[in-house]
Amino acid sequence: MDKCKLAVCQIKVTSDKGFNISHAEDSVRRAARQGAQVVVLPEMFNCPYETHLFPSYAESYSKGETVQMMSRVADQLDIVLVGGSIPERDGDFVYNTCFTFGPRGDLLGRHRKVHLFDVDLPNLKVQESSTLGPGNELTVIDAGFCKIGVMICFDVRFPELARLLVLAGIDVLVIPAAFNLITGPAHWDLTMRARAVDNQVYVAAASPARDDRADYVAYGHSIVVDPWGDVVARAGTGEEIIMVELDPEKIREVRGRLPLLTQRRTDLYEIIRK
Ligand SMILES: NC(=O)CC(=O)C(=O)O
Repeated sequence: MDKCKLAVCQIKVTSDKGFNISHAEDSVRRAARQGAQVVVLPEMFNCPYETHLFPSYAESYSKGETVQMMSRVADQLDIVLVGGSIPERDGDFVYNTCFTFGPRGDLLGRHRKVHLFDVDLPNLKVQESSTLGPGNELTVIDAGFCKIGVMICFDVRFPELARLLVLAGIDVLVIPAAFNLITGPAHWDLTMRARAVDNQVYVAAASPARDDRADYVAYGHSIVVDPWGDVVARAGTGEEIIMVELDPEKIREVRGRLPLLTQRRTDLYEIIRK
């Protein structure tokens, strides 16, 4: 990895898809003006996070207005745009998908959320599998100046997935996500820092801004954690762009002092990709 600037855009999401798309574009443009080379959007940034709405907001890769905006903007701004996630239609299925575009507007990668958020929490029951299908691929994006692993929200709770991405050589784990007011205070910082410390990589997680009137209230507090586990940037709950410089020397230093990856006992255990 070369040194590079990464921005996370914490933006509000409304029920107006057209507004959400142009609002996201404005935010990405602001981040690029501030010098970002990699810009990250939140989970479901063009659609309220309500499972029953996903099919009606969904778009296909070939015809989607959100997808077209992301490709055009990445090209015009000469950036890598990790496009949060959107409901993606493919045949009979809808997926929670992150499209990443490169500086020529080319598609660098597509991650479909692998672990669907099916949970029964106090006052919060979510069943993503009622309208979504699961992804079946690991996503590593080679952006030239850095290697990015993508996971979406609930995926972060499965450390095996992060470890496999790290073994594939990523420098930064990018996680569009929308924790809520129950799991956010309990687990947001903890899981993001844990994945960084376990794997000695940068972790950047992008949340929507909090909207207390929404059916599903996102936690906010988008965060970037360094390979030592220190929080190097953290948003509040409103709209905000946070920006950090990713430094390969920091990864080398932490791994040199605490060589966790080379001290694994692969004669005793192993995580394998099937
Ligand atoms: N929304 C999610 O996918 C996950 C989440 O909110 C959590 O893990 O907590």
